[in-house]
Amino acid sequence: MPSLTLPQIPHYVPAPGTSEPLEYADLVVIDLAKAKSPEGRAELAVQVHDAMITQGFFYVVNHGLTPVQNARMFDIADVPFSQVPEDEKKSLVADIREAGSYQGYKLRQFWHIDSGVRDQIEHYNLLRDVHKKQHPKALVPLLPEIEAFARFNHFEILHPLLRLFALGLELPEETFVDCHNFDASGETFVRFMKYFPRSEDEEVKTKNVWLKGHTDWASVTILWSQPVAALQILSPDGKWRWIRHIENAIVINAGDAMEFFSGGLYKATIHRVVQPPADQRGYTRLSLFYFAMPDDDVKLVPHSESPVLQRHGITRRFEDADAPTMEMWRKGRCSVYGQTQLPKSENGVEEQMVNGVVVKHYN
Ligand SMILES: O=C(O)CCC(=O)C(=O)O
Ligand SMILES: [Fe+2]
Repeated sequence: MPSLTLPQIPHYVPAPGTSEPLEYADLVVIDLAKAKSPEGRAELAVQVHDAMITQGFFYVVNHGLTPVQNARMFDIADVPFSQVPEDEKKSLVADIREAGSYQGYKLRQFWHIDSGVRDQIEHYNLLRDVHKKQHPKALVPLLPEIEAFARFNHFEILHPLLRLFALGLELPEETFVDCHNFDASGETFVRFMKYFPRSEDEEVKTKNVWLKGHTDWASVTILWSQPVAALQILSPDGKWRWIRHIENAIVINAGDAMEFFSGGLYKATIHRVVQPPADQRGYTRLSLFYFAMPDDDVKLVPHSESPVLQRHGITRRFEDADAPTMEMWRKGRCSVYGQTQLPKSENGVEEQMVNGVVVKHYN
C-alpha cells in the first residue's frame, strides 16, 4: 500500500460495537498467515472445506493489512458518499439495467424491497483496473490507494483462498487461480456501500429487511468486517443468524459461480441485511468489499474431475452444454435484481428466472 504522504480526507468514525445479545453464527476463523507453507495450506484447506459444506461463510485473520491501513480504507470508502455532490453522483450512475454492470453509483431507491418500499443504500463500484472508467473528482487523488487495495485483495487474499478451495476439492492448486486473472476481461471489483437509516414506516412495511436475502453471483465475496450488526446468514437449520464483527477481520462467502464449479457442494449461502440492534440505530453503516468473479469467458460448469465431487456426487443447475459463461451470468443477475415485485411462492420466497435457472429472493 502507498504510505508516503497520503491525500487528506475526513476520518470516518465507525459506530460503536453493539452490546445486545444477538444470536450469532458460529463461524470458522482462518489464519491466512499459515497459507504460506504447503503444510499450512493442507491444514487450512480442511478448515475451509468444512466451513463451505456447512455454513458457507468464514472469517479470515492475519491477512497482512494493518489496522491503520484498514481504517484508512474505510475513510476512503466514505468519500464517494460524503464528499461528492448529488449532481456529480447522478452523472456517474452505473448502467445496471441495460448493461447489467455495476461500475459507478447505485443510488438510493433503485431496488424494490417489499410492499412498495425501496432501498436506502448507496454504493460505488470500481473495476479493479481503476483507470478504465471516470470517477468522482474527490476520488481521483485516492485512486493509487484504491488500486493498491484491489491488488492486495486479489493477490494476497483471493488467490490464497482460491488455492484452498481447489485443495479442498483435491484439484490442482492453481485450478481457480488460473481463471481469476487480474488483467483478464471480467468485472471483479471494489465496492463501497453505505446504508442510511430508514423511517419507522419503511421498517414496518419491510419487516426490518434492508437488503433482501440473496446469494452473491460471483465466486468469492471478500467483506471487510465493520461494527454495525445487520448482516445475517440463513443457517442450515433454517434460522437467520447474525454475523459478528471482528476487528480487522474479513468475512468470506462463496457465490453462485463457486457453487456451480463445485457441483453444489460449496454453497452460495443466502444472506440479508436487516435493521441493526437498538443501540446501533441512527448510525450509518459503511461496508467495504472486493467481489471476485472468474474471467468473463469462463463457463460455469462443475469441475467433475475433482475426486471429492466424484465421491460426493454432482448437482447440475444446467447441462454443461447450456451452462452460461461468467459474463452471461453476472449480466443476467445484475440487470434484473430488485427491479420488480416478484411473484411469491407459498413460503413467501420470491422467484425469478435468470438464464433458465430459478433464482430465489428471501425476506
Ligand atoms: O453490507 C453487507 O454486510 C452485505 C451486503 C451484501 O450482501 C451484498 O452487497 O451483496
Ligand atoms: Fe451479498
